[in-house]
Amino acid sequence: MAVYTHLGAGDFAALIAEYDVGELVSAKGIAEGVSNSNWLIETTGSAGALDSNNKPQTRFILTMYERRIELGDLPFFLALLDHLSAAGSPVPRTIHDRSGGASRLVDGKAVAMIEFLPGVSIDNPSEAQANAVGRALAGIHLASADFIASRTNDLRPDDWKTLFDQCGDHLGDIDRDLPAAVDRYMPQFRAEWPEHLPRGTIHADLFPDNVLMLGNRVSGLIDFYFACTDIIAYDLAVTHAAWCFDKGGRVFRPEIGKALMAGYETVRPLSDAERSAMPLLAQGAAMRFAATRSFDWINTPGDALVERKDPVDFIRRLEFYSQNGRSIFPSPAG
Ligand SMILES: Nc1ncnc2c1ncn2[C@@H]1O[C@H](COP(=O)(O)OP(=O)(O)O)[C@@H](O)[C@H]1O
Ligand SMILES: N[C@@H](CCOP(=O)(O)O)C(=O)O
Repeated sequence: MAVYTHLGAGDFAALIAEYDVGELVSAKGIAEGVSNSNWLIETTGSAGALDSNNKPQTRFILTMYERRIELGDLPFFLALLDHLSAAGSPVPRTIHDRSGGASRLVDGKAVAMIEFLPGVSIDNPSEAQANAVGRALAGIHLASADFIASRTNDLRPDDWKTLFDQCGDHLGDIDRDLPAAVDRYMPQFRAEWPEHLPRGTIHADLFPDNVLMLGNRVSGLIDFYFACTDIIAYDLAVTHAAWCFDKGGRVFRPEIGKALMAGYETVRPLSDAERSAMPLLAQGAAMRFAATRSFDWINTPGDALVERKDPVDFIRRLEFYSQNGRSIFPSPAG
């Protein structure tokens, strides 16, 4: 579920009246998602909000920011959406209100309206789809090269360590082998993290549920609420870790990995230094999600209507990269 806050018909009508998008037709809560409340809004449309075909836009996503988002970061996220969509990336633009604001407050909570994009999330990608995802990711890396705003990544190796430390003795309650895996792998990230690699604006959470597809085409990249300024190749490593395994992280799909990498490098070839660092970056990407999932596992109330995600799934991926990283990501010399 992802509707944490109840808004009534009057609330929606009053809010929509602040935008030049026509009259409210419907507002439906969206079940997917974890962090925020989302509604699909339909309106009668207006010349004030035109789609890419110059037709009045009638469908929007209304997001109310509920958790894990610093409100001070919201201008960065929303400006990034506008920058990327203006550059032609398949990213929803924000709909500004009548006074030009990209976000507003409703009962003390920030809300924003963004363009609805068509498409569905893919659970089990084909090679063609993985290739398209790689191209789309490289596309936003190139398109954000002249995006001047920046945001520090608050989920870097030291932060993963802090999250694990905050789990304390409960880490072993999730899985008895988890504390040993953390102790074994964590030091290398803090000692060897490749800070020298090219940096830029990254999505940092490009999981299948954050990509919308129509057939083999990426029609939408969404959920930029972990976006930040960090190592560009790390974003590719996150995407690789998220897309190239079966659901439990037990089976690696080599053909999907190859297609993703090939798609990415068609648009933005990796440097030798980036390629050499991929095995470590991929292990780090897996550790990052094991860290947030462990923290959330322990800190999500039992009665919360949110699906808890398994950290061990990502420890398996980490172990796989530790053993096979060099063959999956051959070093420049071959
Ligand atoms: N621009 C959009 N166009 C179409 N659907 C969207 C859009 N943004 C979000 N959604 C839908 O809302 C769901 C939750 O959005 P998301 O940003 O991933 O929320 P959360 O941050 O809570 O995970 C997505 O899975 C998708 O179904
Ligand atoms: N992708 C993360 C969870 C973040 O949730 P999102 O719905 O905001 O993408 C994970 O799988 O651990």
